[in-house]
Amino acid sequence: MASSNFDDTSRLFNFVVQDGNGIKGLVDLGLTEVPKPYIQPPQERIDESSHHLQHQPPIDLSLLDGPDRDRVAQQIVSAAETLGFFQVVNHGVPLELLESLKESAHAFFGQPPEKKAVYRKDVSPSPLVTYGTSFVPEKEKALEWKDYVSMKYTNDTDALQYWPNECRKVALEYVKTSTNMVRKLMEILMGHLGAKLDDSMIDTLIGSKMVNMNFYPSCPNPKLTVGVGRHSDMGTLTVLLQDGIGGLYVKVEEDVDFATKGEWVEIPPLPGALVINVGDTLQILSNGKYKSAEHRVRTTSASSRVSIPVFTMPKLTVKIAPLPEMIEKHGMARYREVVFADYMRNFFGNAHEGKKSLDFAVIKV
Ligand SMILES: O=C(O)CCC(=O)C(=O)O
Ligand SMILES: [Fe+2]
Repeated sequence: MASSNFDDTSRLFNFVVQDGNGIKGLVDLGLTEVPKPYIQPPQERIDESSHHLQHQPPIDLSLLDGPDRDRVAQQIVSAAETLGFFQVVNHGVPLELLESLKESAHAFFGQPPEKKAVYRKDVSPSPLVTYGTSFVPEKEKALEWKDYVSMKYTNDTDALQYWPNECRKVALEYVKTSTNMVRKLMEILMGHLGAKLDDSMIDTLIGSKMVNMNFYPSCPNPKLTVGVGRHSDMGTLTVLLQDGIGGLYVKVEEDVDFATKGEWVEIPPLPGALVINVGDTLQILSNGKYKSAEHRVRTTSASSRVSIPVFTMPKLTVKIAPLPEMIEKHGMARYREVVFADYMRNFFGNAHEGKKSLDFAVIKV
């Protein structure tokens, strides 16, 4: 039994974080109990039995090209204004690609620790690729039960040269096909706010992309841990592929006219579907009209889970601020102008704490 070797928290931290074994490395030693640094305070634990499933059917994006366009566009707008989360099918990302992505995530994380650890922050051969565990381990009161590899997209040549061999081709195709879809969604969402989306605005809003592969090993006691703690994503729109295990929850805000307001609902895995969620940047741009959704992930004892998000966001030098159309409509700006690089530095400088990331830009009244 491994845990007795890790009674000392700093030894455990070194093994998992510094040496790059990840939580997977620890679980592979044969854990039977959750080590102390992973035990969440009671208020952060996820009680599976008290949750509702989100029953909204997925939105069929192929209908955007036909006579039902307005109705489907309205579904997208309503979802962004309420839950900030929705699922899509016929999204243009090939179904075989979704399968290959999940397989390559398992292939990457199934490697021996030393193969993954080469991509640790500070030692990675490329600034585009980072392998790590939890979110910001140095700042967290309790660690998250997750390893990840993060791949920044600059151009195709760099991706094919620097991203890990096990996943570079599929991850690149995923970024490209999902970006096409995000563009269509943004046309609808920005159009509804009265802004016309031309190429320069697209470059401003989603000029930067990053694809992550998340790996959540099975956990001896899911009641005590979280896969990812409460947070919102910082970018514009996130596209997420989840496997069939389940465990992704979204908080319904209090001011939403839903029976489940104020509660956590589970976004169920649907074969062939992708999950879309609004990030902080889009909430700021829309002056709060679109909801950046607070979400979190449960662990499971049955098997490991993978998820693969593409984060679309502005480039680092872009200044983000509410659209003038929205300030006029609301009679006030709810957020100040921030340089995206500063927003990002603040986001990654703190442990997950719900939608607190937005405080960086909120104008307090
Ligand atoms: O694993 C999931 O379903 C969600 C992951 C997530 O929220 C994230 O990577 O930001
Ligand atoms: Fe997220």
